[in-house]
Formats: sequence, C-alpha cells, structure tokens
Amino acid sequence: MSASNASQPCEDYSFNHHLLLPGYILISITGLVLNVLALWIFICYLRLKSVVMIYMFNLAISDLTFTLPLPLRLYYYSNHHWPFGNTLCQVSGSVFQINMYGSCLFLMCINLDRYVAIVHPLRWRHLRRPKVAKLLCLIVWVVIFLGSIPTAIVHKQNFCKVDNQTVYMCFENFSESMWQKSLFPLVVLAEILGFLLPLSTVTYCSIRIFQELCQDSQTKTLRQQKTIRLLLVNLVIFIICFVPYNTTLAVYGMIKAQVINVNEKTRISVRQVLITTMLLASMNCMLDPLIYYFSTEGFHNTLKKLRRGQAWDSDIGTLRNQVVGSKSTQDSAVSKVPSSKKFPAENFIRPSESLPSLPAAVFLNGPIEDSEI
Ligand SMILES: CCCCCCCC/C=C\CCCCCCCC(=O)OC[C@@H](O)COP(=O)(O)O
Repeated sequence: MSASNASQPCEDYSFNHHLLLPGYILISITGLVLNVLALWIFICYLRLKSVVMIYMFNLAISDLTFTLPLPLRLYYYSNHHWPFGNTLCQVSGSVFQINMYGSCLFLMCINLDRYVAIVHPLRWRHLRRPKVAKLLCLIVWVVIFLGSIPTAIVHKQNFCKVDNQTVYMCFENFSESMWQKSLFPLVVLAEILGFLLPLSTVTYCSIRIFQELCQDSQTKTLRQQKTIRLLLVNLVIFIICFVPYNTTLAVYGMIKAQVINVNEKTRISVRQVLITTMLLASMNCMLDPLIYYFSTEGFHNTLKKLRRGQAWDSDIGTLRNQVVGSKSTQDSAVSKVPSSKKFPAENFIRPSESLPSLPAAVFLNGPIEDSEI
C-alpha cells in the first residue's frame, strides 16, 4: 500500500467523522436518486432540446459524479480508517473537490444564458445556440479534468500510528509542507476560478435580469416568474453551499500556509467550521435538482405525469409534445403563434421577454430553440 512518506501525528478526527457520517448518508442517497431521476427525465422525455437543458444535464452529470464515490467516504468516516489504497483515495478526494467547482461553473452558465436571453436577446442571441452551449460545457469539463490532476496528486493517503497500529487516512491530515507547497496554491486557484468568478458572474447577471424584469411590467408572465424562481434558487444555492465553505477554506488555507498566525485552539475551531461547511457545500448535489423542478416546467410536468403513471401509457414522443404543448398554452401571447411546417410544435419558439413585438420576435428568433423554462 503506497502512502505519503512522512507519517503525520495522529490528530483526533473522530468528532468530525461522527458529524459527517449522517450528513453524507443523507447526501449520497438523496443526491444519487434525484440526479439519476433528473438525467433520466432529461434524456428520455425532454431530449435536451433547449440550451438551458444542456447546462442542466451537464450539472446533473457533475452532481452524479460527485455522489458516486461518497460510499467510500462513508466507510472511512464510520471506521476512521481508509483501507482502499492510495489510488482510490486520490480519485475520490479529487472527484469530490473538483465537482463542487464544476457545479459552480455550470450554475454560472445557466445564469449567463438567462442574462443573454433577457438582457441582450438580439445582440448576443448567437451565443444561445445549442452548439455554443455544448462547446461551453466541453470547456468546463476540460477545466474540471485538468484541475482534477493536481487535486488528485495532493490527495495522497497518509498514515499515523495509534497504539503501534498504522492508521491510513484520506481527505485530511495533510502534511504542513503539502499545505504550503501544493494545497494552498491550489486553494487560491480554485477560489478564484471555481468560486469568485462564478459568484461574481451569477450576482451581476441576477441583478441585471431583475432590473430588466422590473422595468418590463408590474404583472409577471408565467415565464418571467419561472426565470425569477430559477435565479432565486441559484442564488440560495450559492449562499448556502458555496459561500460559507469557500470563505472558511480560504481562511484555513491561510492558517495552514502560515499567511496568518493563530494558536492551535483557533486552528482546530476553524477546521471544525471547515468540516461543517464542507457538508453544506456537498448538499449542492441534492439542491441542484430543485432548479430543474421549480424552474423548468417541462421537467415539473413530466414528474407529475410520471407520478400519475401517465408516462407509461403514452409513447415518449407524445408525452414530450404534451409537456411542451401544455406550456405553450399557459405562457405568453407569443406561444399562441400557430405552429407551421417550418416551426413544428416540438421546436416551437420561445422569444425572449424583452423582444420588441410578436412578429419581429418570431422572425428574429427563427428556428433557434429557446430555453425550456
Ligand atoms: C473548476 C475550477 C478549477 C480549479 C482548479 C483547482 C482545483 C483545486 C480544487 C480543490 C483544491 C483542494 C482543496 C483541498 C482542501 C481540503 C479541504 C479539506 O478536505 O479539509 C479537511 C481538513 O481536515 C484538512 O485539514 P487538515 O490537513 O486535516 O488540517
């Protein structure tokens, strides 16, 4: 079994493990079920026809990838010992860290799409083509993959001795030199690229969209209400999951890299806060499906039909048309435009709220599929 060469002093992590165990049991079961269900609905019923759905689909894959290695983590927290070897320690540590930042980047893409659709519907509408969305997702996955390499390298298992017995540890008890030479620079990079960039983008886009929607009219169309719901869930996810963890991680990183000096008691307290906020950050994988449920009517309707058992009676295509069609009757006047051969029902047009007039909107948007929200 290979491990980090230097044996670290055995710190007592049992309090952390007792705190983390029930939390991660809940997160792994709920995250797995909700994300598998979400992917199944996206693939089988909604067919990724819209740009926002492409981002949501990738977000669900990222969240599912995050939950898959969690059972190993659960075993570790319940036994205070890592028996799975160095490679699995590196892979599961890296997948855990990197997918958290991947989720931030996909949430940012969803907000950017809404921003372009609502604030700059004409000038930047070419950015809302499915091809562009797929390219952006590919870029995010490449960044995730590249980031996962150094993250895996630093997540070597380490060991310490308790009563003359070797205890293998994973995800924690990193050496001082590891923190100073490798972990701290990685934390800085992750904070800037994986947290501050998405946070500032999401905040800016949300403010601009709210401004635009407030100017529009006093009474909100169903579609505007859904956009507001999406932005609010998105912001709440950032505030609950990512802000506390990344703030504490920055502070703990500075303590470990000796950028700031504190006594041992304070360091341990900050680490307890870090562990707790890490649990909050992990909850992201079970909160993201709320975005699909509350802000994507096609998703919501499909779930309702599945619950009533209708999905099994109707063929997939029919159901999809029902889902999409039912939306068109409820929404803005634009959706009442009759479908033609050129714009069949399942590709119907969802012009952005701030487009000038109905015929111009249909003409300008053309057959580009607008978002299914
Ligand atoms: C997609 C964005 C691209 C960013 C590229 C860089 C990716 C780097 C990702 C993550 C940086 C690694 C952060 C690992 C921080 C470990 C946090 C943690 O698990 O704390 C537990 C705590 O017990 C450790 O303290 P001790 O060593 O036990 O005291």
